[in-house]
Amino acid sequence: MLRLEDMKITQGGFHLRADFEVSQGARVAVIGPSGAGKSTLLGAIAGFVPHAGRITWRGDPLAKDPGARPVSILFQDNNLFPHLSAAENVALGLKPSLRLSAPERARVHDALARVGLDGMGNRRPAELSGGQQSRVALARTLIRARPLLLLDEPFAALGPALKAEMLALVAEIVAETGATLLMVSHDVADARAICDETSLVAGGVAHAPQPTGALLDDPPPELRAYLG
Ligand SMILES: Nc1ncnc2c1ncn2[C@@H]1O[C@H](COP(=O)(O)OP(=O)(O)OP(=O)(O)O)[C@@H](O)[C@H]1O
Repeated sequence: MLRLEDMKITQGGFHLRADFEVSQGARVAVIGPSGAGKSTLLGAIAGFVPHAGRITWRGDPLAKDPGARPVSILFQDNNLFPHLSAAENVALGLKPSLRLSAPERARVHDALARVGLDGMGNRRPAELSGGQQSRVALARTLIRARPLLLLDEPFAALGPALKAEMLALVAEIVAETGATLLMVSHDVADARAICDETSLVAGGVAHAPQPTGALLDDPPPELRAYLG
């Protein structure tokens, strides 16, 4: 279980509070107005954003070092390196030096195959479509095999069909690995598609996750205002 205990974040004049739990294996959408603090919340869990209070995973406080946290995070722009091949971009998730052993190379191969990019490991990002680039970035988070997967609007730039495909792939992968998912999205259809629970971030508070259907069918005033 992931617990945010009396967490408080201050960035200049911006404040965000959170005090809730996420069950292991849950799939939680994080929705709310622009600037409400969704990315900041994920950043705090990943270790990039300082905060007061505690974040624990399975009862233990998270390490200070982001790299030592049980977390993989994927952002919208994918952060692929243009001069590296798809396989090398994935390998960065394992070893920044890219000096891989044979078993590690096999893991890169498997991760690429898992996202449907078998045989494309030698291509550079510019030789891949937008959807394929998203798959490379997803493979890089997969290879880290961390139990908490944080996605920050990763597929926002994709067309509807490709996005649906990627969401389905994420749902399959978290089901296979048992990972706990927190996914920021501006599209509530994404929440309905793959997240059983949804956390609303608004008015300086990241609220405890609620069942997605019930929350979206009968939204509280802050969510109603956001949904328009
Ligand atoms: N380094 C920083 N210093 C000061 N304020 C910051 C910093 N980073 C972000 N902020 C502010 O923190 C608030 C939350 O930003 P955040 O990016 O988390 O919002 P968001 O809900 O993810 O927005 P969006 O949906 O537009 O991506 C914003 O008001 C932003 O201006």
